[in-house]
Order: sequence, then structure tokens, then C-alpha cells
Amino acid sequence: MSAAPAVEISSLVKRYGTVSAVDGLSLRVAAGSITAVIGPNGAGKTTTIEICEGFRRPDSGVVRVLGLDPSRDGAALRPRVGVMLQEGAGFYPGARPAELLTHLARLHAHPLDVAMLMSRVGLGDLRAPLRRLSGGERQRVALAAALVGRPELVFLDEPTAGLDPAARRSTWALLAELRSAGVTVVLTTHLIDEAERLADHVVIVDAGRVLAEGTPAELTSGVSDDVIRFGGPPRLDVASLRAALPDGAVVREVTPGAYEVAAVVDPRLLATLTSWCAANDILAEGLQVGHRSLEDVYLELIGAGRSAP
Ligand SMILES: Nc1ncnc2c1ncn2[C@@H]1O[C@H](COP(=O)(O)OP(=O)(O)OP(=O)(O)O)[C@@H](O)[C@H]1O
Repeated sequence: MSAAPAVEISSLVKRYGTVSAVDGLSLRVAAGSITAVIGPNGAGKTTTIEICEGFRRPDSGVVRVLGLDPSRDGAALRPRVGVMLQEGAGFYPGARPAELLTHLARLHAHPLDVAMLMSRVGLGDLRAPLRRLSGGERQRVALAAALVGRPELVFLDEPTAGLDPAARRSTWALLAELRSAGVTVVLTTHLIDEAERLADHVVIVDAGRVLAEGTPAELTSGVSDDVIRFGGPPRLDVASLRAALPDGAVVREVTPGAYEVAAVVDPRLLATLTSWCAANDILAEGLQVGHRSLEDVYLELIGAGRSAP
């Protein structure tokens, strides 16, 4: 990976009237990496990305994309940067995918072959105009449009939203191939497992600021607690279990009959838990000790229950 970041944002602020969409956000994207920006609806992800793309101007702060200022150096950046907007916004609805992609290819010096690209993103030789395509097909066209010019850097706003599971996996494979070819990928997503599996670097944003960032492993290992999961009859007395466990343990019934204990797990804690179950005539089914997932960390950071991602 090159030392110069592909994207560098310092103290970015963007307001819409009284709404602070972005409120002092700073981040760096390493060249050749996949960076996932996650956060609840309205967190400021799209606004940040659109400023990087040159579509919006910041109120203050500094943004550098491939060392350039996107609000001034758009002409120099356009051939080098691919952009996928949410739901393929901005495409002419009467165009067919191949027409649109061929048109975009002509704007670039060394474009990809359009037929090959359409096949790679799962469009085959789909001939219907864009307005007749399904949401998932439009997503694929938008992804192909971002890639056709062989960009060094791509910004993808929710690239797998609305895709079926097979198409989502195939998109992940494509993004991993791009990274192997040295392309920098910045994406937003509401799928925390997508960020966890795919991204080298995850940035959690809320209320226009970065709450936490790091590799998925760093973000989850920074939390000392592990989690024990088990199944049993619904509506167990979690307060009684909680009282039996050491201070700091958190017990909750996630869904009826599915329990989670978040704590520093050691053999003694496990023994206390199973003794409590034995004393209450409960067979703890599927008992598992595991690390907390990125989703656990995310929900804790943004405040569980405040907003569904
Ligand atoms: N053009 C605009 N005019 C006024 N307010 C706007 C405008 N664009 C965005 N906002 C507001 O700025 C805030 C951040 O929006 P943004 O689209 O950046 O969030 P997001 O994190 O991308 O959300 P989502 O996950 O729902 O796409 C929201 O409160 C939104 O309503």
C-alpha cells in the first residue's frame, strides 16, 4: 500500500440550514484498500461521499481525493474516479444499459469492454431500458457505470442495497478483485456483515462525526467483553441470573428464548452460569462462547434501539 492516502478528510463540516449533516468529520483512506463507512440513516455518509465526489461543497474543512480538491479539480479527477450513486440516480431512464455504458466508455481513454463488464456484473445482454429494470438490475448498471472507465478509486453508495444474496456475494468478489488490482474502494453500507467481511478499514459515523474506526478485528477486539449465547425457555428470570454473575455482566433475552451474557468470560463465570441453569432446571441449549461481532459493537456505539441500520 502506498503511503499517500487516496482520500484525506479533515474537520469536514456541511450544514443544510440548521441541520449539521457533517459535523467535524476526519478520516483517511489508504490507497489500495476497501474502506466501509457505516452509520444510521441520516448520519452524514452520503453527504461526505458526495463532497468527495465533487457534487457538494463543504462549508469548512479540507478534502483531498488523490491529492486533489474535488470542488476545484473535478476535471482532473473525473477520469480517475468512479462514482456509484444511490439507486443509479441521474441516468437517463430511456437508455438501455449497453447504450449508457458505451456512452460512458467513450468519455474514458482506456475503458473496459462493455459486453465483458455487463456479463461480470450479472447483466448479461439485458436490453430493456433503465426505467423497466428491477431495482437490483439498476444497481448493477450503476456499479458497471462506476467501473467502466478503469478508475483508480471508486466511491460506491450502498452498492449491494436491494441485491439478492447471490448477487451480493458476486459483488463482494468483484470488489475484492478490484482491490487486488490496486483500486481503492470507498463504500457505504447498512449491512454490517458486509463491512466486516469485505473492508480493510471500517469507519462508524453518527451525527456527522466519526465514532470509531479501525480494521474489523481492531473494532471488535478493543472490547474486552466476550459474549455467551444460549437458548432456553422464554422469559427466564434474567435479573436472577444477572445477580448470580460477577459485577459488570450484562444479561439479556435477545428474542424469546435466546439469551446473551456479555462479560469477561473465564471458566469460573461459565461454571456459575451453568450452575444457575442447573439450579433452575434449565438445559442451556447451543451454549456458545464467542467474540462480539462488529454489529454488537456498532449497536453499542450508536446506542442500541435508537435507530435500526
Ligand atoms: N439537500 C439537502 N437538504 C437538506 N438536508 C439534507 C440534504 N441532504 C441531506 N440532508 C440531511 O443531512 C443529513 C445527512 O444526510 P445523508 O444523506 O448524508 O445521511 P446518510 O448517512 O447517507 O443516510 P442514509 O443512510 O439514510 O443514506 C440528514 O439529516 C439529511 O436529512
